[in-house]
Amino acid sequence: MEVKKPFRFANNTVLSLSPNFILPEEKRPCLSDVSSMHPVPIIDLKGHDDGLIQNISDACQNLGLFQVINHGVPPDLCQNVLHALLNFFQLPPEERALFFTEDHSKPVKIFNYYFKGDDQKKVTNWSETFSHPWHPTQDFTHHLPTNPPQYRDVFGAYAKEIGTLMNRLLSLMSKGLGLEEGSLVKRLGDRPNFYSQANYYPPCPEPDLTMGLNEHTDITALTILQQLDQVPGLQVKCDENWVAVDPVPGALVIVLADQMQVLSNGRYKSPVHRAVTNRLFPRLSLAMFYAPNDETVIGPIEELIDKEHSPIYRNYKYKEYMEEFHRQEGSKRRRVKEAFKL
Ligand SMILES: O=C(O)CCC(=O)C(=O)O
Ligand SMILES: [Fe+2]
Repeated sequence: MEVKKPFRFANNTVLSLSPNFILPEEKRPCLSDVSSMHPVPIIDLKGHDDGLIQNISDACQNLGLFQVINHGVPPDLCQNVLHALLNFFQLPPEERALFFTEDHSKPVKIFNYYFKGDDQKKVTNWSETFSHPWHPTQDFTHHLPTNPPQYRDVFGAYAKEIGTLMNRLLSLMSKGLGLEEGSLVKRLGDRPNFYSQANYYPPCPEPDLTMGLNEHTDITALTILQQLDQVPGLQVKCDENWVAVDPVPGALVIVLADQMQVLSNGRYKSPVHRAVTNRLFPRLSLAMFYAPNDETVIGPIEELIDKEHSPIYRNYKYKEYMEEFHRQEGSKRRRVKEAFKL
């Protein structure tokens, strides 16, 4: 019988329940308190935009997170991209090590998220992350790994489809705010920064002591997330309670990110979410991010401001937002948006 070797990070550390991974008590996930009863909306994108606008706008205003079905991204492409990533994370650590870096300015990188407590000691998340650029219309695949051999083609095809879906969602979300359909794309600026983040969570012997991915809000504008069917792990905070966002076969998870909360002047929410581990199965998720470029000025959209709705955030360049994010990296509770509040 084949004995599976324990997972090794790309930086060659062995994944084990050493103090490096065990969270201080107050930061542990308390898995028995997580509810899976809360209905995270599942929105069917088939059909006319008119009925959809209300549903999407409600979901954006309430939770800021929902699942979509009949989204138009071919199911086999969704499967293939996850499969290519699983193969990538199963490459020998020496091969993945070529991508490992702690320099966050590198476009293509493997790294590990961590939590930093008051004593400044780092506790590493029980996951490895692989991030790189993508683009809906231009050829970007020369940046990508050549092993597994199908990676470039599959990712290129997936990126096109995700780009189309993002445009549709942004136009529905614009209309949901009472704006022209192109408003959000326009306000998010030229040459957006598209990048992806694949998170691989090996099984963990004590999921209650560790974290797959720290609680956070996405700092970009919009995220389309795919998770492996049948392996739960994603959770969203709703009225101070953690709620499981269990996989729905064939669905994609839409997460509103910080720039959308700011542009909509707080009407749309950028939810706090996290990923936890489980004892039995490796888990994989793939987040496709749409972010402004560094120079784009973000702030509440003028049409949404009036006597009753004064701006709650100041204008800033996205680069400033990123700098604030990196200042707070790993800290007990990231509050990047709050730093730009008026
Ligand atoms: O693994 C997950 O489901 C969450 C991933 C996530 O939140 C992210 O990559 O920003
Ligand atoms: Fe996220």
